[in-house]
Amino acid sequence: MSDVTIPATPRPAPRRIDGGTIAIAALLALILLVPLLVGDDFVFHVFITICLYGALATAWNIVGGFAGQLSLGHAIFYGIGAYTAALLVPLGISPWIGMLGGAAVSALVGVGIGLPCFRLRGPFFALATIAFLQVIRLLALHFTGLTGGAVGLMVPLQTGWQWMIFFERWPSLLIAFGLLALTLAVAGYIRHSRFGYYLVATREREPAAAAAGVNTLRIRLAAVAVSAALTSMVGTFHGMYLTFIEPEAMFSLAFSVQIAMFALIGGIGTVFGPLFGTLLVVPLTELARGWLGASALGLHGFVYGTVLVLIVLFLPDGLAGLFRRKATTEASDVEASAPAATAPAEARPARREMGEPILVAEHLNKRFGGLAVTTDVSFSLRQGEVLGIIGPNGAGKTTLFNQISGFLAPQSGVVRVRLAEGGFVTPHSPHGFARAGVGRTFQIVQPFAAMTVLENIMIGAFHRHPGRAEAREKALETAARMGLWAQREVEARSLTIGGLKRLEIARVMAMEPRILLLDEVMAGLNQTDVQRAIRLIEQIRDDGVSVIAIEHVMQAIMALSDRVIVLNSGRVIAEGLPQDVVRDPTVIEAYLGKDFAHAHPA
Ligand SMILES: Nc1ncnc2c1ncn2[C@@H]1O[C@H](COP(=O)(O)OP(=O)(O)OP(=O)(O)O)[C@@H](O)[C@H]1O
Repeated sequence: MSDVTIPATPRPAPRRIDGGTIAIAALLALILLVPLLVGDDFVFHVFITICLYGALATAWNIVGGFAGQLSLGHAIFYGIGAYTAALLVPLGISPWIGMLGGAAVSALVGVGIGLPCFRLRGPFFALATIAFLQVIRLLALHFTGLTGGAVGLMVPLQTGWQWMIFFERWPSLLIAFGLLALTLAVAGYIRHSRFGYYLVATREREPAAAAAGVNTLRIRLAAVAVSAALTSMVGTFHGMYLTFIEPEAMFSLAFSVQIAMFALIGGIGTVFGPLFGTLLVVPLTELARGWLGASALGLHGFVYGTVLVLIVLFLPDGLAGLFRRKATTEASDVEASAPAATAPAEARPARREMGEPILVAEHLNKRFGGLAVTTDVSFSLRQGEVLGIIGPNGAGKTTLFNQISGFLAPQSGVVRVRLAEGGFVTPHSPHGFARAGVGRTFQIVQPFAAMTVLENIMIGAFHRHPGRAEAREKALETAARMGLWAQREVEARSLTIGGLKRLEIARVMAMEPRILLLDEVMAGLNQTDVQRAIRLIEQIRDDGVSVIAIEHVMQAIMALSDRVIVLNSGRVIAEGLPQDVVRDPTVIEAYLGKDFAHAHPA
């Protein structure tokens, strides 16, 4: 870690409209204008389909891309939107109202399905969403009185804006385009807000996101609610556009897969990728159908498959990857030339006096099956103190950390944290501990690999600075303090191990914690980096943060710790000043065995 260098205050460049924004605006204008200018029914149909599928894929991408949850059941919400409006129209209720009602029902259903499913990972999540889709399709087929069953429902043919059905094509294009613009606006807003950053962080490294104060389940549920509502709105309009709906088509697995494929082809996780995918595949399919007629039944599957294989082979980030690669080479919106001027070494404030206990662990017991990993562990950390935790491999140090940061619940015992405003709380989750002022690092570094160094630090900064601009400012300041200024715009995955360790600390420090838990931050560092890390932690301590550090590097423990506790086989076997603890025969025996301890009495 470099000596603290404070760069000149970063100056955000004045906001200017970049080439990408102009290109997107031009693309959207073309989508609207081409059919209006050509005036051909088939062209209208293709562009209305592009708008609808583009909107569906964009809405799917909020869950599938930003949150990284591969939903293959999104047709549920599309079908709910279509049926809600179609059932209300005969009662004289406009589909515009049905659209809102369907969106609300879909959001609720999405949350209901998400609650159990978000506990599942990878293919199990995808399979569960398929299972829910099949159940809902079967229910729709079964309740014939409501849905018309396999026979389907004809939407009463009342035309005009109020009923969303038109003789001409252009009003349908306007509505479809409006839905596309709405979903793009919502997706864009989400992606660039704290919510979007949290979703991506949760997708990349759920434990690290939780440690940064993110309630990972809640933000995923929020994502599915928004995505389901938007999908449902498109479903309402599509139902009206088709004027006929039936369960097999509305709750179709193939349709769900198709929506996901557009996003995958275009580039999941980006705002405009799903639209790019739709723009490539829909015209191809429609043209092939137009040319080959009835002989092309099922051809769309072949087209999607071929395009997907080519994209996976040649553009693993999807079509949007082409633009992103170009964009990353362009100037960032912070002046890259901001010099890293070395600040004069500031006189550090004298060590604070150690105050009242700020974190108290009482009688913590944790077993994994038959293995007692922590047994009756009690200790307290005082305000301004650096407490070292040492012990041989497998002693239970990380398990103890997990209990005092909410990642593991002890079988018995309690952890209490004193709040800034006084009074103790007993948090029960990682984000609960984060809210109480506890920040932690991980033994195995947990960078959000697809994000830049600055964005990684912003995830921590959002904890106390919900606005993007303020979080960015805090992150820039933290990057400078932690010696990561030069690397702030590079992707986290390209950092060295020393850089990753610094990033781990920077992300936590951006949360402005009062208690910092460091899990072997010196492991794997060379001697120079260890020295730098020691200076950095001293500085953090002098800023008033209380620290608990698990460490095997004794040089660091001796230099930093005010007090050390030693764990062995899950029990505290010694506690005291570092120089006393390392001479303690019980400690020497725990590390080096009985024979050594007896041969070299302290
Ligand atoms: N989730 C788990 N399930 C079962 N056993 C576990 C689990 N996590 C840890 N253990 C076991 O608990 C014991 C303590 O592990 P822990 O990681 O807490 O030790 P540690 O002191 O941090 O070790 P190290 O210094 O090597 O990191 C080990 O025997 C480990 O194998």
